[in-house]
Amino acid sequence: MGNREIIDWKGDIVRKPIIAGNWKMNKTLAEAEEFVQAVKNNIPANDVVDAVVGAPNIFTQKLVEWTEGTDLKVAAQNSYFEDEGAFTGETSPKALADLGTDYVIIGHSERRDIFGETDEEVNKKAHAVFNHKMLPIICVGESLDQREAGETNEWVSGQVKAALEGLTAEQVKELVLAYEPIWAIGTGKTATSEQANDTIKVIRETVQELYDEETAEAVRIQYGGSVKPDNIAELLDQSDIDGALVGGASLEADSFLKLLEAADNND
Ligand SMILES: O=C(CO)COP(=O)(O)O
Repeated sequence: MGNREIIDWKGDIVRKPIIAGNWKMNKTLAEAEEFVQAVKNNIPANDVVDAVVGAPNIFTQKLVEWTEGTDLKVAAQNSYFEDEGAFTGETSPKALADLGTDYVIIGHSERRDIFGETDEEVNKKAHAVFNHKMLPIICVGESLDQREAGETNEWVSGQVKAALEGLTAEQVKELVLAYEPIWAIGTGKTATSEQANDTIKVIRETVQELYDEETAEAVRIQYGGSVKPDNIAELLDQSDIDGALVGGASLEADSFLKLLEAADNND
């Protein structure tokens, strides 16, 4: 049994939930330290849930130091796809790996919309992250206009195909996909748990089409968009939702711990 699986109460092997905080561009170094000190010894063991904090990249080195020997994993919020060179202001995946970074969030809708990241770049970044033995958390999701026009499934499935291009089945089993409908991010509007689950099923079917059933059953797919301690349990109860990528509710230690607790209690 790999690191991404657990045995449930019925004795079946199931996907282990993964809860990742995405702090976005928030917190000072002192605030980041206060958070880590408050949570690092209070998180459930990583054989029941994977707990990840995605801090701004300037704090990554400190986060790795502070969390050493604990079950809290560290994610960067972005990486470039080249290892080094004349790319002013970018972050090297080689340097992130050297610091001890575990995961890299790739293709967040804010990166795509505000910074113009393309599907092709997201794919190159996914390869770069794997080349340095880290794991990507690859985000996909539709806008409100696309949802209302009935284009969600086709759009999200296209993003998944483009992001995974050239990755092996073994790599896809290890990475994490995050379905984040853009209209639910930071708006307080959560997709209903059924809506989220339906789109996540489409993502899983896309993985099956591209690879095989075993890969589709293994890959963990998170939901993101206004996840809070009071709605996470319902989301995690759904058949295909394997965790959450959380913005606002991951900023406070108490709230982050409640999200982990909900995942710990879910089976
Ligand atoms: O974008 C998100 C996580 O990556 C979701 O943000 P919120 O949880 O603040 O809606």
